[in-house]
This record gives sequence, C-alpha cells and structure tokens, in this order.
Amino acid sequence: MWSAPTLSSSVSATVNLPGSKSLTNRAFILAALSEKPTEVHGCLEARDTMLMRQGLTVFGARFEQLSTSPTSLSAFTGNSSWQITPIPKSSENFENPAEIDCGLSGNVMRFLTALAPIFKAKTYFYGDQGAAKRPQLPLLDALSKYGICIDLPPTPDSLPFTIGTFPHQEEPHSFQQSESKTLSVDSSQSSQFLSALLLAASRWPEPVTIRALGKLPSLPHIQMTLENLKECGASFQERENENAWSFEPCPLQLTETTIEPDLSNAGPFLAAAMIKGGQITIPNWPSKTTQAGDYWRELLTKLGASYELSDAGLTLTGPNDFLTNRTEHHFDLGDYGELAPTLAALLALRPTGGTITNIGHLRGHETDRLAALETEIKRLGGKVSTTENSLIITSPVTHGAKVQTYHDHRMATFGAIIGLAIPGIEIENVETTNKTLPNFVDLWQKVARQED
Ligand SMILES: O=C(O)C1=C[C@@H](OP(=O)(O)O)[C@@H](O)[C@H](O)C1
Ligand SMILES: C=C(OP(=O)(O)O)C(=O)O
Repeated sequence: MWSAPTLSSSVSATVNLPGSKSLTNRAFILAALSEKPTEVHGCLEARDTMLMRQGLTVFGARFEQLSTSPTSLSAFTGNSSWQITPIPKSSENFENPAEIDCGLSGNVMRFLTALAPIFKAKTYFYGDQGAAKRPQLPLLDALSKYGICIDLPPTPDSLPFTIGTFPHQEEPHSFQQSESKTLSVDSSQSSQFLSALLLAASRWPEPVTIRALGKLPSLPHIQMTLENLKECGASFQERENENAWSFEPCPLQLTETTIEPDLSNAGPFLAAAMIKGGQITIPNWPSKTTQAGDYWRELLTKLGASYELSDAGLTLTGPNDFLTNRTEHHFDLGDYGELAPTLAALLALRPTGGTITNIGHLRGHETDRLAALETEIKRLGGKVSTTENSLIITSPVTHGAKVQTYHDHRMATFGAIIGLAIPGIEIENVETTNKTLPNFVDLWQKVARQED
C-alpha cells in the first residue's frame, strides 16, 4: 500500500515525461522490419516496451542500448536510446520454436501476433493471467480465415495460443485456395487489431487489403500507425469510405528518430493543476502529433483550464474553482479511451460529477475499466453507475480508502489524482505503473512537494 500525497496549495512544477508507449513500440517494430539498422532515441523504458523488445528479439531483431541520448533529451527520465538491427530475411528464423511473453500489453499481444507468420513456423504467445481476458479472437479469426494455422485451447478465446505461418510455406500454391486476399478484422473492441495488420501488411507475401469492420475506437492510434508507416516508405492506398487499405509488399526504412513524450501519461500531472490551481509544464510537448493525449488541451480547456504551447513545452494553468464549479459536463471518449480513467478521477472530484460515453471497449483493457472505476468511486463515497458503454458520475467522492488497482497502471494514477484532494487514499500495488511509467511515484512526489 502506498499513501498518496495530498496537495495543500496550488501547484507549480515542470514534469519531464518519458517517451510515448505507443510511439516507442511502433518505432521498435518498424526498425525491426527495416532494411538497414537505425537508431531510436527517447524511447520509453517500461514493462510494455521491454516486452516488445524481447518479442522482436525472438523474431531475430537485435537491440543495443546506446550509452548517451542526444543533448536535447538529457533532462528526460525513464528514456533510452537503442541501435536496432532488423530481423534477418533468411529462413533460418524458421528453425527454432518461438515463445513470446505478452505480459499485460495489448500492443505486444496484438502487434506481434500479426507479425509472427512472417518470421516463424510456430510461435507460442502467453502472458499475465489478466491478459487472457483481453479480446484477441477477432485478430486470430482474421488470420485463420487467411489460411494461417492457429492452435487455441478450447476456451478462453485469447492467450495462450500458438500461431503458424502462411499456408504456402508448408503447402505450395495454397494461397489460391484461401478465401480472398482481403483480411477483414472486426476492430470494434480494439483499434489494435487493425493497427497490428497494418503494421504487418508491407511484409505480407502478396498484395493484401486490410479492412476494418465495426465501429472503430481510438482513431488517433490508427492515424499514428498509418503516419508511421508512411514515414517508413510503406506503399498503400486508402480505399475511400471503406475503412480499408490496400498494400503492396514493400521494403521499409525507419530513419533515426526521437520519440515524443507520452501525452496520455501527462494527464495525471496536468490534473494536479486542475484540482488545486497553478501551473504544470510538460517540456517537449509536440506542436503536431498523432498521440491521443494531445486531446488533453481541448478537454481540460472545457473543464476551465487555459494553456500555452511554446518552445518550453505545454504550460497548463488550472482554474481556481474546479472543486466547486457546478457546470454539467459530458465527454465522448470513443477516440480517446486511454484518457478515461484520468478524466474519471477529475469528474469524481466535481460537485456535479460528469458523464463519459462511448467507452465500452475499455471493458477489454488491462481490467474492465468501467467496472473498476465504478467500484472504486463507490468505495470512496461517490455516486456512480455504468451502462454497457458509459460511466455516469452523479456525486463526488467524499473520503479516503484503500484503492484497488487490478494490475492496471491507469487505476493507480486514478487513485493518486483523487489523493491530491482527499486525504487518506492508499493505493494497492502502485508498482503497476511500471507498465508505462516506472518513475511515476518519484515524479508524483516531486509535484506534490512542489519541486521542479
Ligand atoms: O495502438 C495503440 O498503441 C493503442 C491503442 C488503444 O487501444 P484500444 O483501441 O484497444 O483502446 C489504446 O487504448 C492503447 O493504450 C494503445
Ligand atoms: C489500454 C492500454 O494499453 P495496452 O492496450 O497497450 O495494453 C493503456 O495503456 O491504457
């Protein structure tokens, strides 16, 4: 149990955040798929990115940590630089059976599944207990309809499973028998099913169209995948109004790059300025980005903040009346689901609460986040209900308690935010923040103690 610090007065702090999880993992994958070695700087060092590196190493990529980061990044914490040697093209890769630990990472369990048939005859995927509850079947279905062999235990329909390779590597010409050259995937439960296939498509053994079925959540993450692919020279065409992209097999090359700070993880720190007023600066906030977390600027402005984006980064100034303001607020976070637990913490402190809609897909995140948020807000004395897709907070939290985190990093930061305003919050297993922000406790304590 970790006692979350309270904040007695307005805040003033600069928080250097490590690199974005989503951008780091995409850069690792695209470097591993490239023709020539490349360097990636400002990478997030956390459990999810470590697992991604390990997985790509199983396919044959090599990662060497560089001792120094570029000077502009020297103030960052939790960052690292890597020289990445791509996965060799030779068929030697097919000789050894492969095993990939996905931990609790959606990125690893989805993105590496779609790559496995390209590099290995058989790959066994496993992960944490909680990962077996995360949706995976739509992606496995899409691959198996294409003719790729998948061994699943009878139930459940997620991890662990073994995935084989393309039919033609075992039975020549069987592509002609596969249903079609379109891979259709129902991505309504996670945008990562679609991103996984898009990331793999340039290395598919023949031209392929990736089609997304269902209502897509997390559009900025899909945009991120497409932008990153374009930057590496991928050859694809979007089929207008179809949610489909047609790819030609094509060599990729990631050029040396520096990862932007993680803007989703900026949320809890910006929240500190919302609750007690004052200013938080996040250095290196990009002026243009595909990160979902850039939406904090608009979202927190709606809740009364103002901000300045300059060479110094983003400086957010919180309102003085957040804890007493009775304006009604409704947010649709269908595109920005990753931000929901942090927004829920803020709304749970407001006298009139607030509603978050279109977040049904969060039931398949690290935990069922709608259920977890409902339980924890009630534990803290708030009034809250959920529907299949939304969280409705009608009156604020009133007292401290032991907050459960369900192995979910964003439930730990949810508790910490509430703790800034409500004394007596203790957080179970705060180390779960290691998933994407290993230095969370240090950074948080500095903000609470008002140290720059
Ligand atoms: O592509 C990505 O890197 C991610 C996409 C989103 O997944 P979902 O669409 O499953 O919510 C997001 O929540 C996750 O944290 C990261
Ligand atoms: C849902 C998340 O992560 P992932 O799906 O990559 O495990 C998250 O970081 O909030």
